[in-house]
Formats: sequence, structure tokens, C-alpha cells
Amino acid sequence: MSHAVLLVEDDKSIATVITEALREDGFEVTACESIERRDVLLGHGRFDVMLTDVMLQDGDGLASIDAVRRAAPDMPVIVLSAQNTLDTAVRASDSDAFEYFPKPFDLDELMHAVAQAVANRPSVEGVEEPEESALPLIGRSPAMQGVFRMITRVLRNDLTVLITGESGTGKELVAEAIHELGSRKTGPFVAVNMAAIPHDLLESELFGHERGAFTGAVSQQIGKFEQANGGTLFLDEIGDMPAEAQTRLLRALQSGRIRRVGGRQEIGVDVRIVAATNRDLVPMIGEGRFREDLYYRLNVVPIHLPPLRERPEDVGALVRHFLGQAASEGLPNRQASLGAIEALEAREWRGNVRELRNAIFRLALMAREEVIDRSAVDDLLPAVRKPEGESAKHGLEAALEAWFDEARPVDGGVYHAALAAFEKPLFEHTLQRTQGNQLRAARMLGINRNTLRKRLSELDITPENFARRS
Ligand SMILES: Nc1ncnc2c1ncn2[C@@H]1O[C@H](COP(=O)(O)OP(=O)(O)OP(=O)(O)O)[C@@H](O)[C@H]1O
Repeated sequence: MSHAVLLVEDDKSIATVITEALREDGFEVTACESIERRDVLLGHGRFDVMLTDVMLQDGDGLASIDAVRRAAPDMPVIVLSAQNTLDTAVRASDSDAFEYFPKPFDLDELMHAVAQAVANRPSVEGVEEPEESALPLIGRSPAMQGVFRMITRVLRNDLTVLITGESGTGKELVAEAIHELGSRKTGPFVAVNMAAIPHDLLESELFGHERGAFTGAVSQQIGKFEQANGGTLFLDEIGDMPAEAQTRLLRALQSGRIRRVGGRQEIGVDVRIVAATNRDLVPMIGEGRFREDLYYRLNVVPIHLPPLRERPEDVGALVRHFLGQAASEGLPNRQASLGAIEALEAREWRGNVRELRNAIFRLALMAREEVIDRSAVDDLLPAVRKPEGESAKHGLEAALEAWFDEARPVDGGVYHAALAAFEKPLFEHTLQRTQGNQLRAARMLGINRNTLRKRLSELDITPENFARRS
């Protein structure tokens, strides 16, 4: 049950941003870039609302509005325009446009207008497939719009792209988007993580080997370069590449040809390279750990993904996206309140979007109410995030020291005595987090519910004491 939106916009980054936002809000989106295509689509499908730019490749979206009216007499039209002039606004209102949005517009307001426009229209079934495949890259911050713009610039060429950003910022997702939306989408997308492959196997993994090339090379093997032929090769964690492999990669990039390990013949490959790193390669060049010439070969089009803490305005949209994902994976269907989003925005997210995603899945699983509010966030996600490790370590170490001093455990009995001593506060703390709910406490701890109940009574813990009092 969703409403169909026709988007006529030839600025790819704006189209991507709007499409994403609409899909997130549950709309079916069909996008096109020209008046000609618009009229074809209107002739074939039924749309509940149309969003149109004014200056299009093949004409003026407003001047040609009569054709739209003939094809879909009562479809509301929302006009988006970069010509922020009175004239455009007046022409838009003359044409019975439902609403007029000068660019740059507030995306939330636009979404609101679309929702209003379709509010009284029954939704359609069986609309045409959207033109573009869904691009699951969420982000309305200026930083992410900059990323979208860079992505659109590399779709129709094979320029090498270097994606930088902290771990979990979405580098692999961007690489996939470049492949999926670009001209190589019918070819393979092959990803190799330099950090995950033992150094001595990396060259053979990337370039393949001939039988007998080294001990253990019992048969010929095709490498990732050849597997990616006609498509995209994603080289992840490129900063972890050992020196010899760097040299071999540079040669391959310069010549467009590779040689299997132990092989003589050069093989031509047609591969688009997208590399990524969470390290700063420039100082590594100075230290002689990364080849400068390779760096320039890779860094043709740089795309930088800022850490999530520098774009808190993306958190809300990401939360909604991940709650939707969680629901589609069988977890309870949850909403987040404004307060919850604010609480999440205020966090550090050192693990970036990946950490946020995990947190949201955890919330969807554990939250009791349909709407996750601020207190659920505070209760279910560890509260303050201190600089990594430090505080937790100090706290536990201090506690151990105090315990040794006080309990004076007997030699040979320290392990069991310590576990017993820590079991009680651990259970109590867990019950506090679950507000006395034993079932959820058992789930959090990963132990059987009956075992927990038995231990609680042995340790003289009363779960009811942890129930939330209002
Ligand atoms: N803008 C985004 N919109 C939606 N999901 C995102 C976005 N950015 C990241 N994610 C999700 O966050 C997780 C981590 O993203 P990804 O693996 O692409 O990060 P990465 O930068 O490649 O991390 P690493 O450096 O650790 O390999 C994935 O589940 C990905 O789908």
C-alpha cells in the first residue's frame, strides 16, 4: 500500500536525495530527467503526485504542464526550482501547481508537502518499476550531499576512486553504489580486504597464480583482478597492502595488464578500481610505507566520508532506516521518538554508522514499547561513552584491587571466588538495565532463564526490587 511519485529532475544529486527521502517515507518513486520521458511515463502509469524541476534538458517543465494536465487531470504537482524568481513562483501558481519549492528547500518540508498532496488519494498497485535501483545510502547533511554529488560524477566514467573515512562510515556502501548506479552495473563487483588476507597470499589472491608457482600452488588460480573483468574491483583497507603487492598493483594500473604469480604471459583486464582506507595515507608515504606513485594513481577522485559525530543531522534518518531494516528482518516494528533521536544524536559513535546500526537493532529487539523514547535509549544502550576502553578498564581494575584487599581470597581459590564475587553485582546491574525483567536479563546475559532464576535466589537477589517505579 504505497503511493506513487513521479520525480522529474535532471540534477542527479538532488534526485538521489529526494528519491531516498521519499522511499524512506514509504513512497514508490519513479525518476526521470526529461520532459519527453516524463510524458512517456505519465502515459503508462498512474502517479499520485509529481515533483518537477523547471529547467530541464529538453525544455521548461512549467511551460509544458498542459501535457501533464491532459494525461493526469487531478494529479497534484509540486514544483522545485532553482530559479528563485518571482516569475517562476507566479508561473507555478498559474499552472495549478499544488506547491512551489524554491531551491535550496528544506527536505522535511518537501516530504510534508508530498504527504499532504497524496493524503486523500487511494494508493496504487502495480506501478512501473523505478528507473534507478534503490541506493541505500542515507544522509541529508551537506557532507553527505557532497558525497552524493561526487558519486554522480564518476558514474559515466572509469576514473579511479579513493574513498577515505573512519571505520564504519559507509565506504564499502559508497563503492557498491558507484558500481550499482554506474555504467558497469552489469559486470561483477569484487571486493578484497587487504587487512583480512595474509600478506604472503595477497598477490596470488589479487593476480592469481599458475600451477607450481609456489609450494601449495597445486593448480592454476584466477585472481580477483580477472574475476572483476568488465566490472569493479573494490580494494578495501588499501593502507594495509604490503610493499611488493603495491608495486604489482601499480604496474597493473599503469598498463591495464596483470601477470599471474609464476606466470609469464601478460593478461589484459578491464577493471574499474575503487579503493578505500581508514588510514591517512599521506604520512605513510613520508614513512616509506605507502608508495607515493601508487597514491596518486589511486587518488584520482577522492571521496571523503566524515565521521557520524560530525553530521548528527543524519542520525534521525539513519535511525528510521535501520528500524525499517530491523523490522524487515523479523524484529519488532518500532518507531523512535524525537527525544530518542536527540539522545542518539548527542552520542559520539566512534564506530560510526556501523555502531549506530547495531545499536538500533539492539533497541528494536529489546525495547518494550512500540515507540522507543529517550529513557529506553538511556536504559538499553550503555550511557556515557568515555574515550575508548580507559574508563571501563580503570573502573574494573580498581574494583578488582579493592576486592583483593578486602576479600583476601585464599591461594588457589582466587578464580572461583572472584567470579562468585562479580556474579552478584553483574546480575544486579543487568536487572537494573532491564528494570527487573528476568526474561530480558537472561537474554542479555545469554544464560538460561531458569538458571538465572535459580542463581538469583541463591544469591539472595530480589528482581522485583529493580522494577521501575514511576
Ligand atoms: N549512509 C549510510 N546509509 C545507510 N547505511 C549505512 C550508511 N553508511 C554506512 N551504513 C551501514 O553501516 C555499516 C558499515 O558500513 P560500511 O561497511 O560500508 O563501512 P566502512 O567504512 O566500509 O567500514 P570499514 O572501514 O570498517 O570497512 C553497513 O551496515 C552499512 O550498510
